[in-house]
Amino acid sequence: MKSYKIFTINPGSTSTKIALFNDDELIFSQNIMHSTEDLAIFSEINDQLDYRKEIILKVLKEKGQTLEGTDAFVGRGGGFKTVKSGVLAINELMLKDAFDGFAGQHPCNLAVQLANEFVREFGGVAYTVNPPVVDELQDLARATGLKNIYRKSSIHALNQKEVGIRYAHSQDKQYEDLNLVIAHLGGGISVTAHEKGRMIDSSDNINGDGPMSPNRSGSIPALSVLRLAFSGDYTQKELEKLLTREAGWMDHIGITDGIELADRIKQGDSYAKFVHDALVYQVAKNIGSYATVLKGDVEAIILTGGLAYDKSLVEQLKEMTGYIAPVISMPGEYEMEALAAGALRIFRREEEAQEYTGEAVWQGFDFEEASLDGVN
Ligand SMILES: Nc1ncnc2c1ncn2[C@@H]1O[C@H](COP(=O)(O)OP(=O)(O)O)[C@@H](O)[C@H]1O
Ligand SMILES: CCCC(=O)OP(=O)(O)O
Repeated sequence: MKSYKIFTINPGSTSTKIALFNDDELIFSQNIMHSTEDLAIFSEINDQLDYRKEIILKVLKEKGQTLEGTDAFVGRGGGFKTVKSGVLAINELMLKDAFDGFAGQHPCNLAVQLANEFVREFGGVAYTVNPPVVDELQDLARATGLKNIYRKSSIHALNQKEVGIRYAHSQDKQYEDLNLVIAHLGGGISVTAHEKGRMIDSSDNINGDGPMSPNRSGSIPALSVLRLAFSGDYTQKELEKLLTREAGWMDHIGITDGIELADRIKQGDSYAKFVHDALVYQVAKNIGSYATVLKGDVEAIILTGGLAYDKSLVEQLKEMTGYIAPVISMPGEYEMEALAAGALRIFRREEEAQEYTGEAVWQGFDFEEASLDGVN
């Protein structure tokens, strides 16, 4: 059977993760960390494209790896209109919507653009798998208290589905048979109610919902944000950047690195301890609310993402939410393996790649005239 060379690309808010596979066998991987200073010079997310591309090529060269002969470039995706879960072929329309940041501005918007750049240079095909804009929300989850503003689906879908599948298999069960609350705790944080394989409600971590994260504000009372917006101190772009890239731990104490935060706490920094515990507290409250969405019928609460390496954070969350269901820690992410596996399913004809049409999964309710601006 022919084997396939697959390169996976995962630009996050604090890192660019890359991995090279021969079929599903990992050949090489690297988590390229970006300091706050490195990224601060880019006023727009799209301005980071060349920087992230060059750094990927530099690391590959240093490690003696080449992208020649790659069959598929698979980017984590994001930024475009909502889609069903699965593998999608990257096309011009998707590239345009990702560039425009239809779903908000986040480095994951660069993933499909980077995959496309590499295909142009080295050949092969470009895919994305379970991007953050996978939309499986139930109707009630979409509502806000304003008629033309709807909550959006913006989830670490790739990793959340993968850990859900792996957890289910560890219990000799199927993901599609379980109710789970999964919290991805990374640069961004999304907490999601998974009902029998569908992500029926989640915190929109790109557009200012859910818990604060190392670099995002999370939910803030609307009028406080309104006052900030009209204070004259910020342009719209500056305020968007503050809320989505420079808030959370970053705004409070100037760092996004969980390891450095833990060091500061060890050295007796009480402000560092306060913001650490505040983040944990907000995650716990979110877990409780998504358990309620599942009517308390929760098989397990799964903690994943880089912050789940922090043992004290995991212990605190166990103490606060363990009454709901067993709390399982699956630190880090399985995103690179999931991206490669997606491409492999297409090559082996086990799945068909979806075409991106630019038509959002959800088009609004038929009982009111929805502003499309707010729905997808
Ligand atoms: N051992 C650890 N202890 C505490 N925090 C950690 C550890 N390892 C990674 N982190 C933190 O996890 C966060 C990054 O998580 P990750 O899921 O890789 O995020 P992203 O993909 O958003 O960049 C950073 O704040 C990083 O410092
Ligand atoms: C769900 C959107 C992607 C995201 O938040 O990723 P990071 O945690 O890497 O910022």
